Amino acid sequence: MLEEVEGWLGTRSWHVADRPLHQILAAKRQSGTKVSVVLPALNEEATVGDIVATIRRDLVEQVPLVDELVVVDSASTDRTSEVAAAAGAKVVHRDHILPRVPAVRGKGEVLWRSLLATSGDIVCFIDADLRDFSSDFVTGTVGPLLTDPGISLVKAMYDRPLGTEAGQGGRVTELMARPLINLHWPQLAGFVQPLGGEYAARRSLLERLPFPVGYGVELAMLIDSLHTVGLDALAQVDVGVRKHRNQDSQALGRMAATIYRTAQLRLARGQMIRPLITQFERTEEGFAPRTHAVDTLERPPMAEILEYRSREVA
Ligand SMILES: O=c1ccn([C@@H]2O[C@H](COP(=O)(O)OP(=O)(O)O[C@H]3O[C@H](CO)[C@@H](O)[C@H](O)[C@H]3O)[C@@H](O)[C@H]2O)c(=O)[nH]1
Ligand SMILES: O=C(O)[C@H](O)COP(=O)(O)O
Repeated sequence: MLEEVEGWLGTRSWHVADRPLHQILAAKRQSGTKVSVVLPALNEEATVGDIVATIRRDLVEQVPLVDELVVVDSASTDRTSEVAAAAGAKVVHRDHILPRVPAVRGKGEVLWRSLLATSGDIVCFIDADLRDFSSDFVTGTVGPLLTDPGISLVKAMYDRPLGTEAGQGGRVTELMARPLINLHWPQLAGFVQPLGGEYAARRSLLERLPFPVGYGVELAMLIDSLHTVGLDALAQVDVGVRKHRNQDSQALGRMAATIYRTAQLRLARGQMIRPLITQFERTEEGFAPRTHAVDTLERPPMAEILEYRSREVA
């Protein structure tokens, strides 16, 4: 482990109990910060209702921590929307957010769109397939953002059982994400649950990041946040145990491929989201830096362009 990571674990890795609710509520009152909670949901009628009801009861009705509770429906074919609305969430269908840009399949797509459907200064994402949900997932991740102005992104960490086996969950995390992170982004090696779907961030950071449309979104967010705000602005909080609906190994293989591809793109691209070149010009005051964007846009092969193909047919 890098020395920097050892230091980070000592100063940026907390437990939900480290910030009592009254302390984070006082910080929220003082700063006037607004908090949005977003649940991305694709066919989650079995679990979304309990999660929404728990957050509503604990953090909207009992105390004023959450200002906006939104379920973004990722084109579900079950009763996800009805169940979420009945439990007290505002429900928005992904196709109704930014209709000018047709939506594609994937979790990252709905997280990206959710930024347009919410207005909080802090946005907290919570998966909609969690079982035995506790509102500690929200208070734990939102707390440091309210109390510590230097923090920009907070991931939840937890034990992950697989069925009845303690500690065996998170198969893609252990077999794909953790090895990739340790080998290529060792500064991020202190994250216990880098792929976890429960985290909170400042809108001012989220709005500057690109979002892969699928399951690459969490790895991308960590890497791109590291290179945007630095390791010291990232943190993690222990919130206990997380149980969720486990996908089968073929589905996880597809998820792993997406995550690998997300890493590949970032390795090829280097650290900068938008690469820049700084050159120097001699002036009367000395060497003055001048920064320019580097061209990276690539047009797709012309054979993929509809107008070109129809011209060939004509
Ligand atoms: O097209 C999709 C796919 C998923 N989801 C929702 O996203 C959440 C997480 O999806 P899930 O299929 O349960 O992911 P996991 O198998 O649990 O994958 C883990 O690893 C992924 C990759 O980092 C993360 O995106 C997940 O949050 C994390 O729980 C759930 O609420 C889904 O309903 C969508 O909204 N749209
Ligand atoms: O985060 C992960 O690694 C995947 O969601 C798989 O988790 P599971 O092995 O607990 O189903």
